Amino acid sequence: MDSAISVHGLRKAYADVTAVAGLDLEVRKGEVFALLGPNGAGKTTTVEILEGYRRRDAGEVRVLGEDPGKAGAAWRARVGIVLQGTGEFDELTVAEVVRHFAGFYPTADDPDRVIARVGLTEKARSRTRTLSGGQKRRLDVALGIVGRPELLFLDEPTTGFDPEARREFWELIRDLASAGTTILLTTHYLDEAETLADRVGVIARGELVEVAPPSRLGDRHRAPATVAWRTAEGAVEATESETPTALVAELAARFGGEVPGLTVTRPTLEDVYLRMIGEKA
Ligand SMILES: Nc1ncnc2c1ncn2[C@@H]1O[C@H](COP(=O)(O)OP(=O)(O)OP(=O)(O)O)[C@@H](O)[C@H]1O
Repeated sequence: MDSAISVHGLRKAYADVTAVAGLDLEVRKGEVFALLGPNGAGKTTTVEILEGYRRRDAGEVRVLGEDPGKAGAAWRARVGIVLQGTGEFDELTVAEVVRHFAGFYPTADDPDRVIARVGLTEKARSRTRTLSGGQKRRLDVALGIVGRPELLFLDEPTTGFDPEARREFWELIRDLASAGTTILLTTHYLDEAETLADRVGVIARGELVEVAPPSRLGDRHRAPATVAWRTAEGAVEATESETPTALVAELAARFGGEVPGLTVTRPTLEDVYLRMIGEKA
């Protein structure tokens, strides 16, 4: 079995709000999969059903071969979840909280090693209530990985991180992925999805609209390029081209060398994503 997660026809409604409307999803073992979608699209509901925290109304769900609605402690030990905030441990130190969580798992990682991996060694002896927002988030990540999970769920993991902390976090995710951990993350940061994910899935109105590697979403790789340059009068001229290399060669000949202000761009992940969710709105 090569799927870590397999979902068919998933449905969930809250009173008269349909949060998930017949969603199909396959996440392969060992891949990093990013779920993208606007606020209220149904990402958290889907992820929480996969984690076994919410009941579904209908659909087939298998996570590491089991139904998360029924799976027991042995399954739970194989799954890592990064929760948003562990406020009840305010008076404990970072090291105490990580050690406490390590005690829940049969084959937990060494707490000091985990603290170092998330960059909190200097704060190991600090009470968690004294941590900054980004440091608290790192602690959340430490608690998600201390059990050495086969599958890790990350719901908006880098919200509130400064740019350096995000880069460090991305390194950590790459390390975990290269050690074989399957990762399902939700994010609103398209650069994060682009840099981390093998595949992205776009959710809009409770349905999966498209699944593709970030470089191919919305047929991005086939989209025409926009070539822009500055004319002799200083105005910017731009044109779409299926053959940008030929156009640049022609421009170079026309200008007799350097083309002033030359840029060649293709639609970004954000461009295709916004178009995709706009079409669904
Ligand atoms: N416990 C709940 N009770 C009632 N409605 C809910 C509940 N949880 C979510 N919803 C509704 O279900 C829909 C999907 O919400 P969900 O949290 O899954 O979206 P999301 O994609 O994770 O959004 P965000 O990006 O804002 O986190 C929304 O319309 C939301 O208001």
